[in-house]
Amino acid sequence: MSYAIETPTSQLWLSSRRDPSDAARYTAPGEDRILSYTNLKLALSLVPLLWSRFALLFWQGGHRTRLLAFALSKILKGFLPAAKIWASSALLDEVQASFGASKDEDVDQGKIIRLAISSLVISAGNSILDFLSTNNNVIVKHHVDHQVERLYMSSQLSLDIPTLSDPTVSALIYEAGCFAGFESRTSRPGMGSSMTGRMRSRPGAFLTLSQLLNSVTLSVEVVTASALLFRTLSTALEQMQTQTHEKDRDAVSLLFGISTKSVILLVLCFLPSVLSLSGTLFSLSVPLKPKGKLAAPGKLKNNPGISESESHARRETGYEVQHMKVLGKNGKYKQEVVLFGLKEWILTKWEGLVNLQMETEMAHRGRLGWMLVSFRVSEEAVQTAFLALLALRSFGTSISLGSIRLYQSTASSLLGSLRSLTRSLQQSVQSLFYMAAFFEAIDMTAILEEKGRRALKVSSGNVVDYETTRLPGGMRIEARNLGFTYPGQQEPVLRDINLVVEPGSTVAIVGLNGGGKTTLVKVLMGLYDHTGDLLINGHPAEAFPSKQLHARTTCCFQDHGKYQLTLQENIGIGNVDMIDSRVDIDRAIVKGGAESVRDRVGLGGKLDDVGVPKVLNETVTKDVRKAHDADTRPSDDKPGSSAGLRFRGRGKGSTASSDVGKDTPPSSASQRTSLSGGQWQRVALARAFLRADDADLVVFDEPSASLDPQAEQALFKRVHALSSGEDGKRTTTIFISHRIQTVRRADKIVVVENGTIIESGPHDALMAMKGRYAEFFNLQREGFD
Ligand SMILES: Nc1ncnc2c1ncn2[C@@H]1O[C@H](COP(=O)(O)OP(=O)(O)OP(=O)(O)O)[C@@H](O)[C@H]1O
Repeated sequence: MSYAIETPTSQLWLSSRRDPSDAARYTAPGEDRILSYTNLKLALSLVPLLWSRFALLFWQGGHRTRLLAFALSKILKGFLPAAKIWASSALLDEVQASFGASKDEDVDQGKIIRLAISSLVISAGNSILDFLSTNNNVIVKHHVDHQVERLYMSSQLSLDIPTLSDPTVSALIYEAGCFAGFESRTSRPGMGSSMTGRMRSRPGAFLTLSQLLNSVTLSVEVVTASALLFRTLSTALEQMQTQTHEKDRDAVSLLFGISTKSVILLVLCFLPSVLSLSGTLFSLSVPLKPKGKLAAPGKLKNNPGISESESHARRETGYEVQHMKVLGKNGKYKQEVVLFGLKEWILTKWEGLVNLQMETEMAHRGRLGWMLVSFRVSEEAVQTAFLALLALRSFGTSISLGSIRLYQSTASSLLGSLRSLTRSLQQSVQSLFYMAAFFEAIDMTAILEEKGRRALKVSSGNVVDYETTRLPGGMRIEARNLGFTYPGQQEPVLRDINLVVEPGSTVAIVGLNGGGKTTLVKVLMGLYDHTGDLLINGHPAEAFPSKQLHARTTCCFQDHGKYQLTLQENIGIGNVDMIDSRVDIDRAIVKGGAESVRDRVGLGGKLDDVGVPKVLNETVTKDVRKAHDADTRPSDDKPGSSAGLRFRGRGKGSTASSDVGKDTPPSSASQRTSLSGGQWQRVALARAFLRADDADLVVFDEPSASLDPQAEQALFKRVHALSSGEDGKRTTTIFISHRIQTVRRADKIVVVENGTIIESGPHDALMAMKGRYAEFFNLQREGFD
């Protein structure tokens, strides 16, 4: 089941991602849309759907007076450029008039003072508005961004695995992240400071408001500059009409009242600004065209946009470059880098990838880059030619240089504002799409929850309260013709799964690598969507609120989390209600066999998942580093190092041996301790055991893969105790193991191969069948003989 794009907002958002040249394809998430008529229409359709929610977001963010001050200061700034030009030109006129005046009385002193005061007021107003805008910006930004980030994180945390695996949802979540400032958007060449390069930035909600306000400010600028231009042009025309000589009169002069040369002069004044605006419009409206060997053969002609797959390939290259850098600096890989002599290989591969990135970038600059350069060069050429022609007196006009300059700067101010407005509109349009993705993401219902609702609607049933169905021996699970396909994959990973797990029984799952064991247990735990039927205590799994099912399930995952938190937190997150209960955590530690880890690290000791000591505090002095190095002797050299710790930091108040058995962390807050694979596994087991008391289903995925034989034996004793009721309560237990010796005691052994169950039953029955299980068992036994 994939996520249904049903709401008008999500449909408009999806349409905006369509490739301009191939509607069946979508551009990569975070990639800027072009400024086209279609996209403008889509953005305008979004405005009535989003504006009230957007406004509410800021209104509820608090600091309303500051918000109003910020918005007003931005909008009022739109009036200033024209006002400035007007005041300075009027003052200039008075200066010119004063030069021509023969007597002091002819100079209008009052007007000059008024104009000078106006100029001053405008400048002061500009500074005050700047102050209001920057002063309020920080507080409003902090509150709004904080609120948006919280909403975004909360929506991500409440979505389930199938929802997040859906490609459309992941694109939506990515673009919602651009709005929330979590993800970066890729600007088109020609935007921002880089004329041809692609830029990445993290917009954030506040920036969206700024962009929208900028569009309003620039619109005000355009209107006021147009009015001023009209006034300046009328004055220039009047001057030219009176100055046109008889000999210059022609058809044009009959029409406009001025000579052809004067018209050319006016056009040339205007042309550089027009060229500059055209360059911007061109860069925003032309789809990027991949060139050269990076574009797929045969695709170039029909496919001018960047396809999702091309963007994906580019991102992949980016990840690989990053990974090569990590290989170079991360101690986790150091031993293999040293032992296998990977230095040259890493450097060569990194260089190759960086070159590929460069080639890709160059290919995408292509035609667009050259066109933008042509626009710039033409702009400069026209400007220079115009001045040269003026110097050569080619226009035969006696209009003053000041008037020409005034006309030119008004025209340039208008077109400059238009150019900025176009850019700002493009960014606002883009932000509207991100905003649509954001509001859609925070309204999203997880696929499994939605599926449950639909199932209940179809069967007219009610939600089943899991607590009312609880059985004394634990959870009963039944799968009927169960199937599962990973999102985006064609082939199912699980098919025709028929299985009954009785309450309080122990089921072991065995099989070859990649057979589907892990996927099967995750589906049985209700983490993935599936086809066929899954019954829990006799009711369809969808009928239960998934939170209730999860609350009665615990699992030690094969790819368990290694959280960069304290040991107590690493275990406590298994049941956050108990995170502060040392008694419960200590009990879980004993069950998970993690006593040695606690004794060495302390409950408050911070853990790290890298294999070498790491000092997080970058300001730490060299001496402190030396102290760490001295303390990083191989663990075997140290007394009582059976836990295999590779590093113990020496923190304030702790010595090499004094903290053994105590809760105090051995290191300061800036130091973390790395654990071995087996130690991490014990921590993960303790985490799973912490919620086992409340659980009706306990799942272990290869729980002893990193354990020594003693620990493995002790663990399986505890695993079987769960279903035998030795701890006073029986629990259904499912575990995956490759060690056949550990599964023979299970009530039922299930052999999974190629995504389906090929054999199932107790050990003796399977041995008697002489099938796959018997083959595994005999193979492993031979290994011991
Ligand atoms: N997130 C995923 N997306 C797509 N395919 C996946 C994903 N996870 C696993 N697979 C594929 O599903 C198949 C079954 O994987 P699974 O991890 O369930 O096998 P397994 O039997 O547990 O293997 P192992 O014994 O190695 O742990 C494999 O072919 C794997 O490539």
